Amino acid sequence: MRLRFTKMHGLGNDFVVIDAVRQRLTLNAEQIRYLADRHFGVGCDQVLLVEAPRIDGTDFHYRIFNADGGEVEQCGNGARCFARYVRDEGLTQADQIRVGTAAGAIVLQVRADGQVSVEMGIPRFNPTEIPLQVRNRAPAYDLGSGCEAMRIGAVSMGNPHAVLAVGNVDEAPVGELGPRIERKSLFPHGANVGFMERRASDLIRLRVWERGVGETLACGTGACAAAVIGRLWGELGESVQVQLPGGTLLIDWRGEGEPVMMTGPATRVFDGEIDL
Ligand SMILES: N[C@H](CCC[C@H](N)C(=O)O)C(=O)O
Repeated sequence: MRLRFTKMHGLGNDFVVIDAVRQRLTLNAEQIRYLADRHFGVGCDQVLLVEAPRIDGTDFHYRIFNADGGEVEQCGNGARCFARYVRDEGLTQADQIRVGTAAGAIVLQVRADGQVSVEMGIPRFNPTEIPLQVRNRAPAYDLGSGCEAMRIGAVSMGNPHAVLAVGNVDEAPVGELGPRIERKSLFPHGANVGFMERRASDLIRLRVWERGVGETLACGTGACAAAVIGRLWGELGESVQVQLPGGTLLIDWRGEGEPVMMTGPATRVFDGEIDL
């Protein structure tokens, strides 16, 4: 099968985006892993499918696959690229685009300045997605040696996130603790693991070990999760600049029961074709 794709990124979190509206296709886990492979395939953190709507009141359906081939519920940086893609491809002319995902509907707003704002939904704390034992607790829930002093919080943005407070993200044990927590039985479906350094009530630095990928240059849902946990710890305000290795996202959250708003760029790199 000859497959057309577009390479995009949100602050260096990179994607292979595929129009599954005008080219009918399904992809299995092996094909996803091939597309994501940085040596033998195209290379990306996630593969994103643009599909016809499945939920009433939405314009499109949005499916997300990690580089390991697993399908997941949500991807924030990918949502901004989704909006850029469907506009560039003429699949819509709207500025506001309602998109269905496995985690429910989200609203994408294409801004005059070229950035995209996404209403990412209401943060969730239910035990089927995250372990209540680590809900916004301090001191740390026992994650084993090396992190006794760390505080940990957990929240779902449709996908599960652990957030650890660190003094300096540059020295955070991302590669060592990230995979341990990602796969810890504590999280029923695995977890993305954020390492957050608070600089001010409106500024954090963040690195994220992503479930199914590893450390990425940016993580949109991770930025939302860190801002929510920091706010629940009483350390962050309503509007937070989240500095990630790939760049900065703006996260706004009015508080519990309210949706999280994420604003940032979406970049198209090149179009390509590949035989699957
Ligand atoms: N690795 C994540 C999915 C991608 C999230 C990230 N790329 C974002 O921008 O939110 C997970 O397994 O839940």
